[in-house]
Amino acid sequence: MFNSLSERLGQTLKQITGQAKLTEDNIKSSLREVRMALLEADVALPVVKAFIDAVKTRAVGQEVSQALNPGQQFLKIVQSELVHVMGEQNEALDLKTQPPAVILMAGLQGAGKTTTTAKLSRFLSEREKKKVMVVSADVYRPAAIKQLETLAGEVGALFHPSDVAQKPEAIVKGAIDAARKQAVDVLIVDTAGRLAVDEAMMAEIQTLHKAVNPIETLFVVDAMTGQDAANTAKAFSDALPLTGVVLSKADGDSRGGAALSVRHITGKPIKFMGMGEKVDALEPFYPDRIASRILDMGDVLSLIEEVERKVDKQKAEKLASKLKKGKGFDLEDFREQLAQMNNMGGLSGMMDKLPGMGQLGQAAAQMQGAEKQFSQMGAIIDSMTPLERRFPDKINGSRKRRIAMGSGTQIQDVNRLLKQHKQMAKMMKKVGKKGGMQKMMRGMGGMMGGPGGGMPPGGGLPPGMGGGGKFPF
Ligand SMILES: Nc1nc2c(ncn2[C@@H]2O[C@H](COP(=O)(O)OP(=O)(O)OP(=O)(O)O)[C@@H](O)[C@H]2O)c(=O)[nH]1
Repeated sequence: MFNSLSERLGQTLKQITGQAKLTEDNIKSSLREVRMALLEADVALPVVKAFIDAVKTRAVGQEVSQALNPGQQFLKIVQSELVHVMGEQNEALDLKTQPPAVILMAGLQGAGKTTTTAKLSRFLSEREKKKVMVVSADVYRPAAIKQLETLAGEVGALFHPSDVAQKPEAIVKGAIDAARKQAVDVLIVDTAGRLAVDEAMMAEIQTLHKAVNPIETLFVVDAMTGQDAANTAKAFSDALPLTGVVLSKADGDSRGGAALSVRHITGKPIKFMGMGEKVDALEPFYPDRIASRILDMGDVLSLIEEVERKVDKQKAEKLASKLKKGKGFDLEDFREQLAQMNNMGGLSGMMDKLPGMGQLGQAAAQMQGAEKQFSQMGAIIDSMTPLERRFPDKINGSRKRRIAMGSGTQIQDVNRLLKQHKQMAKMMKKVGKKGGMQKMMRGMGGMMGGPGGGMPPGGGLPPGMGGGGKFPF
């Protein structure tokens, strides 16, 4: 995400190094680069103008502080303006009303409304322990209703069936009654995709909005459409009192134009962003963390939150204590590590949040290769017997051939896996004995640089993890 913008800014900041003071003159070319970077990222023009003016006003005449070099100082101003343009803070959903709190989802066809409805149900039930019901007011596409029903089953939300012969407001009123009876906390209403220029469709959602009076009206918009996302959101917010925006498909957006334009153009906060097709791929939108990602300062806070949420602590502790006792790291443990990593969006999902990763370029492609290899390793381990996983040394040549056949790989892949496991087991033995797992976790805490993720550029991280190498100035 946001690769081109972060790379571009990284380059420009080198040029201010060595200056004693930031002046209109010496920041000129850097500002030009920032402007180009924003335009290339498809940020809307009025946003670019306001952004550049604000950075210039703040930067000119500033004495360069002792603690920062001029490049870092400029970067700090750019970062804080990025945070500002995206709305300063995360705005959470406001669900304080007599239950059920109704959330109305609006958006263009294919924007990701139905998927986001399911993701949001999961988010609210898992993280906020809410009882959630979903209903579809899309009377034009029975397939859309079916899709919602399937997804509701997947995320464990109650599903209220829709009768396509009814008007959307009648369907939703029926759902509100049912929700009340079943003591549901939140009812999420998925609607048909529509264009703001389609007057009949817009009138329909306005009527629906009036009839059900939702506490939240969220506009789901595809991040990959760049500044168009902000313009469509604006057209909708002129017609409908939106309370927030969900930026879907942000995982596929390498530019960040939508994230940077929506707030300024619509005045509405981005509350969430979709980071993948799966139902758990929804993240609250934190302007400061996104700004750090854009500037390639990493988003270690999100990563740590994700680790805490997704890593099975019991299993991790069990492994740590097993290693501490000097017991071996077998292939079952190896398999478990692969599964946990997969659970966190794989290597690239995790790396994306680490500082300096935007500059990796080619390495990112290699990472994808590594991910493929990991899934191959999983298949190989799955083809072994439990005994073989515990005592891989005992696997003989003919078994290796069978394992390769069973996992659709070659015998050299099996050999490579066994060799890699052996090296890892050796390393784990050392780490485990010294209580190194705990040390590693503490080290991660140190990387965060305190709440709010105020990590200085290059600070805190060991070389090789992006530390010091992010902005070479
Ligand atoms: N990569 C990625 N794909 C997503 C995300 N959100 C939705 N999608 C995909 O986008 C496509 C459209 O999503 P839907 O949820 O069906 O969109 P919709 O707005 O309900 O569409 P209509 O019902 O036609 O109006 C699906 O293939 C989704 O899997 C996301 O955050 N990331």
